[in-house]
Amino acid sequence: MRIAVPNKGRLHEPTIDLLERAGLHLDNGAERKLYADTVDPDVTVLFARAADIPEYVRDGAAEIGITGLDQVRESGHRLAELLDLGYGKCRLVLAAPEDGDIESVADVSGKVVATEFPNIARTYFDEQGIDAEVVEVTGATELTPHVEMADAIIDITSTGTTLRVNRLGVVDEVLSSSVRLFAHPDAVDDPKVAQLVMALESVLSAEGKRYLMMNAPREKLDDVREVIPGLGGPTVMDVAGDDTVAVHAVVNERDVFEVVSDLKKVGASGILVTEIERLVE
Ligand SMILES: Nc1ncnc2c1ncn2[C@@H]1O[C@H](COP(=O)(O)OP(=O)(O)OP(=O)(O)O)[C@@H](O)[C@H]1O
Ligand SMILES: O=P(O)(O)OC[C@H]1O[C@H](OP(=O)(O)OP(=O)(O)O)[C@H](O)[C@@H]1O
Ligand SMILES: [Mg+2]
Repeated sequence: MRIAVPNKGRLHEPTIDLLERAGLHLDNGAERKLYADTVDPDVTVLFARAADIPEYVRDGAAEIGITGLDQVRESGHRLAELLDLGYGKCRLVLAAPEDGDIESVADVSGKVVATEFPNIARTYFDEQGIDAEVVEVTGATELTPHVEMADAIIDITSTGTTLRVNRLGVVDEVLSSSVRLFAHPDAVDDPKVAQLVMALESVLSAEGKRYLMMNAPREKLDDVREVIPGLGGPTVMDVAGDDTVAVHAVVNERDVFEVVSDLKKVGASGILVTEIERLVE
């Protein structure tokens, strides 16, 4: 099985990191390699441009692709989306000069819109019944309204800094995007693909969770249970020849601060908080 992943840019590192955490360790090699073998002899990772990954998968050069939803939509290819991997979150928006006269999508009729996403832009305007001219650029889209090349743009925003700096305001949201795991439709039922999905899911499930271990007096067990919120009951183990039990539980990271002090209050001791690498549910 071949997995196409971004070869550079902001999506490269987090993607490699995720594969590593899922246990799919990449063979070290020279930087700028075009592909890498992994611990699994049946799995190879291909490094491609984020924008080209949908084409690799459609073509069958890779069974699996990891890239932004925006890129898959722009490609127009019908791929199966298997997982939302949660990073690379951004919005594709229609934006126009703050001091201009474009305040709604309708105001773009008869105007020029610059974008790196011409297919998404045309589909969007068609759906809205708006007749706008779409001009394709390959970067620095925010510049085009300032040099009278375009009246508005359709571009990516996340923190909003770039739009603000260029005195552009959001007129409408075109697409909400994040990085997804895509498969060729013919590969969806491949057991190897299912294995990868499960491994990645287990990493996503573990995010934001912590593992708590502690000792507690047996007669305080009900109090301990009450303190530990949700996420399935704790595991309780006898500590041989003692009136003490060992309690293990998974809790949300954001609850740890409160839970630990509450556990202390009801008599728990030796409380350990550890990270969870993977959680197979
Ligand atoms: N500012 C952003 N915040 C979050 N995600 C983004 C942002 N910009 C782009 N992305 C996501 O990353 C994908 C890749 O972006 P892009 O092709 O521009 O690469 P890059 O990481 O910016 O590197 P470069 O532009 O230098 O090639 C986009 O398709 C989008 O899904
Ligand atoms: O809302 P913000 O946080 O400011 O992010 C938005 C900017 O990020 C991306 O550019 P990038 O940094 O990838 O540069 P690029 O144009 O070279 O791709 C995107 O094209 C926007 O310009
Ligand atoms: Mg970019």
